[in-house]
Amino acid sequence: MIQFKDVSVTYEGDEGKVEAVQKLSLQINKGEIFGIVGSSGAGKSTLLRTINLLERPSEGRIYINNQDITDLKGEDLRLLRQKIGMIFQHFNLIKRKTVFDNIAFPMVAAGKPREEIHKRVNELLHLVGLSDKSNAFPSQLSGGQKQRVGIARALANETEILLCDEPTSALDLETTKSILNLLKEINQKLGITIVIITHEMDVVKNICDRVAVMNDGYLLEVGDVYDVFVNPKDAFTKQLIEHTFHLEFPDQIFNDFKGRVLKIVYKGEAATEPLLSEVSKRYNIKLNIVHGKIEYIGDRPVGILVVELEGDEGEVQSAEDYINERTAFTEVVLYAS
Ligand SMILES: Nc1ncnc2c1ncn2[C@@H]1O[C@H](COP(=O)(O)OP(=O)(O)OP(=O)(O)O)[C@@H](O)[C@H]1O
Repeated sequence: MIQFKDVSVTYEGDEGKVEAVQKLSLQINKGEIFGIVGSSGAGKSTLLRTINLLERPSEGRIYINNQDITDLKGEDLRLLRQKIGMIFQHFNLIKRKTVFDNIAFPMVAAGKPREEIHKRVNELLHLVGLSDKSNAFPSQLSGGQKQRVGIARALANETEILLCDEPTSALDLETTKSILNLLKEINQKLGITIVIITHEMDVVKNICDRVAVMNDGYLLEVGDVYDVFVNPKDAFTKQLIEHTFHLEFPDQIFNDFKGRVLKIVYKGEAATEPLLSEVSKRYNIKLNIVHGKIEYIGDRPVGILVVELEGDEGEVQSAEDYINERTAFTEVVLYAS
């Protein structure tokens, strides 16, 4: 539905050219929640902003519903932008306008009749749970409420695509959860395609269907969130998701290990017990389970185990290979000397 074909975006900076996005090709499907992650300066915002042509590609083409939008101007561009809503980290509400007028703003700009605006704004206020705040001003709202107004405003016209630029980065954990739930509800109820850029992998884990990982303007990998989390292809991606599994141990603990410590990631709730007892039987090693838990990516479980293998080097290696072949992802965390 949104297709990038060899898209590059170059800025003329003070110190010469900045290649913010480089030869990037990617497809975002209709109706999905698509995440774009990467380090600071990776080009995420730039890429997002090409979808409504706030930035224009210096090379390549962008298609929406098979229509080449790359060179749209004037009235055609205005009509395209009507279908694409956007929300921001700092909400970008108009301070002097009430909640009602903030939400009505894009419809007024599009020249919609008064009654239609009235009806639609009230529907949207209901959708985002702010019917009682219609006459409030932004300064009277909490961060989460401001973002709800931002979302309602972004949906005011016949929005097909919602672009979200770090929508929860300025919010606390609880509020983040409620905004993510709202975005999910909007996606499911209204079938709106959502593209979300974030540096929070938890956001991706919670609501995205697919994710693209960017670094230095390049696309490193793209895939189903579950697959990317369970089996990241790129070292950079691996590093990004590592923290979200909250598996950091105090250094102290590593001093106590005598054997090789493995982190094992497996799909589903499938018990690894049979696998581990099989390993103990087959190989002459001592196997200690250090840590184990189940995490959820969307609503699909992924199991994570940390085990220590002690014994003869050859046996330990064979046991590791055996485990590796039968799990989604196995990594040596520590080779004790
Ligand atoms: N208007 C601009 N003029 C010059 N350089 C720019 C401009 N906008 C962005 N850049 C540069 O382009 C690169 C990509 O920036 P971009 O904001 O797209 O990255 P990002 O991944 O969204 O980063 P962050 O997470 O920090 O917002 C950076 O090196 C940035 O400094």
